[in-house]
Amino acid sequence: MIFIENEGVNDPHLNLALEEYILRNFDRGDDYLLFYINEPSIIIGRNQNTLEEINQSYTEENGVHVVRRISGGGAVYHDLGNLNFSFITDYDNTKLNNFRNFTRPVVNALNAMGVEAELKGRNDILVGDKKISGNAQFSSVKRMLSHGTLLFDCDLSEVQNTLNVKMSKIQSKGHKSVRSRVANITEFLPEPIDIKSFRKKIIEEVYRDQENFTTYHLTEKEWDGVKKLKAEKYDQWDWNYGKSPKFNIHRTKRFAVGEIDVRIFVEKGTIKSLKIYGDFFGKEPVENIEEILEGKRYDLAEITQALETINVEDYFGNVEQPEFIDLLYGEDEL
Ligand SMILES: Nc1ncnc2c1ncn2[C@@H]1O[C@H](COP(=O)(O)OC(=O)CCCC[C@@H]2CCSS2)[C@@H](O)[C@H]1O
Repeated sequence: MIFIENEGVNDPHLNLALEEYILRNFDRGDDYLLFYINEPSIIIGRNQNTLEEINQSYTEENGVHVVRRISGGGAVYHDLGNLNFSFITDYDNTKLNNFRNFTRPVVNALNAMGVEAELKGRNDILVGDKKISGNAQFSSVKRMLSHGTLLFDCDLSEVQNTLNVKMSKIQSKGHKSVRSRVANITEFLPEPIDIKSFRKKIIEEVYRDQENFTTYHLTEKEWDGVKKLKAEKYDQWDWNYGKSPKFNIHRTKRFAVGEIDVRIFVEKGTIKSLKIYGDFFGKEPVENIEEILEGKRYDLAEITQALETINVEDYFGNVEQPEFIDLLYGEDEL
């Protein structure tokens, strides 16, 4: 097992690119262990509908990164108090969908520190009924990635704030996260330690039965490859938002002029079709609005910009632009 030293890198886009780079480029036959800590972020599962999982107005206002990962499962919140561990190994179908193997040293290390942690269900590590770690896997033909979070000393109120979505009536085939009661490991530690010493104890447990401990630092050329993957994939709206499974949204809002009802079909993050229903008193046909928005990203900035070319009052009578945008995209409970 080769340990990849990556301390001090807290950009989630870069850390996820690094993990995928190791999976795809490092030699078969060798196993790698990587740890990383991210700045405040939501890390979305491969098959999730991003907008369905996040509170987007909150993430935008508070600069919380939103990044999709390649492994399945639900959306989790990370900050500097959350330690991620990642094993990158040869493909082995007896170890795929079996989280016991990779979480064992972590659970053992926690137990040795006096924390009564155990793997429960398929992929959660719990203390009592509180979740302290979520785990996921990804496999290519030859290699696999098994990784998990460790809520060491996170701001748990942010888990609620960032993952709490109010957007109504989305129907999609996206994988839905399983909401859990979460807790920090520090609550259960008899002796206080810092996150660095905590990481060290897990490393010692992983290497307990191994002859030697090898640390690897990526070369400059390898970092260039990681940065390229970051720029082309993990920094891209197309990956983080656009890769969401297709979904339907149905929203209705009562205005002084009457009720307006919209049905939006979104595929690859883009509005494929949009229909507006209601009794309107405007002088322009609503089909124009439908036409303007079709093909645009289902994204607040893009919708707002597209609608700058028209005057909503011409279509609906007494309806203001922001109210209409809110109908299309707002996160209020309608
Ligand atoms: N950081 C963290 N750790 C554990 N559980 C969390 C966390 N943040 C939120 N949650 C809770 O888990 C559910 C989602 O659980 P669910 O089971 O749906 O998803 C997961 O656990 C995915 C784990 C992915 C691990 C990767 C490892 C490196 S990059 S991310 C969420 O609604 C919260 O209730």
